Amino acid sequence: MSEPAILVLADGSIFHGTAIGASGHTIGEVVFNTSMTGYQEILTDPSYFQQIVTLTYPHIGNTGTNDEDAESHAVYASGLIIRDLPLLHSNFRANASLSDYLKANNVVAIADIDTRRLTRILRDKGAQAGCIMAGDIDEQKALSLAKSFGSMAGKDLAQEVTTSERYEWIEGEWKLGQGFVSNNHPEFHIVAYDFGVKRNILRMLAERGCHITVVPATTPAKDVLALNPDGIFLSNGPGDPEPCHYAINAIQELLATKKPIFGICLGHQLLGLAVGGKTKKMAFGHHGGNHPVQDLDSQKVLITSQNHGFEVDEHSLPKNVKITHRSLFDHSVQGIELTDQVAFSFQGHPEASPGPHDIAYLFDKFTDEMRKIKHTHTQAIAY
Ligand SMILES: NC(=O)CC[C@H](N)C(=O)O
Repeated sequence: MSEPAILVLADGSIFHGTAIGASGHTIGEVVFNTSMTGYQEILTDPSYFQQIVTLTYPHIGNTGTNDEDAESHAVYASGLIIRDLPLLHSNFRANASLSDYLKANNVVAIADIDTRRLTRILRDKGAQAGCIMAGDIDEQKALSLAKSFGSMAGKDLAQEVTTSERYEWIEGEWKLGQGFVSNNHPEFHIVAYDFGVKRNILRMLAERGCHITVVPATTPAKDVLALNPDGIFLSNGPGDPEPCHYAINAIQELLATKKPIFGICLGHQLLGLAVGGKTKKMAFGHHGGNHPVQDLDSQKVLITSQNHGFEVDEHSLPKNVKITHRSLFDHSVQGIELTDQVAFSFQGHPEASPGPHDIAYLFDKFTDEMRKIKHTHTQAIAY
């Protein structure tokens, strides 16, 4: 017998449903994600730390869960809200049902919710805090817990999810029949700041010839430079970028060395702040796998994976920063590039996981730029 569960939003909205995960309660900022696939990648994306994810696609859990689709070593989302959990799951890689996976990872989750009504509330009023309570239900307690969460604005969460120790990464992308294939002959050495990095970012970099040293979020620039990398990567991550002064300062020092820099999502926002721009909280953000973004150089429209609640304020950017990509949903800034050195970033997720791969070419751009610089150096030494 399934336990009853409730979802209470900070505005007092109450939804009654069924518990499909651990008993107890959880709080966080409730956001909606429109991806049709990839619930396991979403749950394990560290950028969702302290957020409760509502999936708008109605059937979630059909393919179960497996050991290969995790984007980190743990479930980071604070909770999961879905419409319908199927009775059976089926997939050749599956080794557990979604419900068993949620229980094993101690995640409180709720099904049988009118996710359309919930999404409309979030879209009209903006993302807001909520509480899922499963098992012993107390609506008043759930409401006061929801209200106690406050806002995501001002929260530095990158420091909470980052690795405590530096580590090396060479594992490439997943291939049918082979699994994850390591790249044992890397062409570049890069340092990746881990603000909550997703594994597929590291894999796509490794696939393109990078040996990656992943470092904690608070690593000073001088320690990164001591490793003499060919390039620096700034990862995605949870929370508000503005309070991450340690990272903004380090990026400013790294920019001064003119080493190639590439940032994704939180890394993009931190690059924007490091060049003197500002970031701001969006109403309900972008979360999904169907977001059209235009590449302003080629004019091409790319369908992209997105997961962010903050954005770079374009009016705050200095003259040496060019806007390279824009969202076709709300025209917000999706990509920036410095005009006087190799430093660029993207607000969405070129690594997908889950989502379309239209914008994977940004990883090629990073390695192409590093290759050009390496060759110039080799030629200079030869002369
Ligand atoms: N995926 C991310 O890196 C998210 C960045 C930031 N936490 C935001 O919500 O905007």
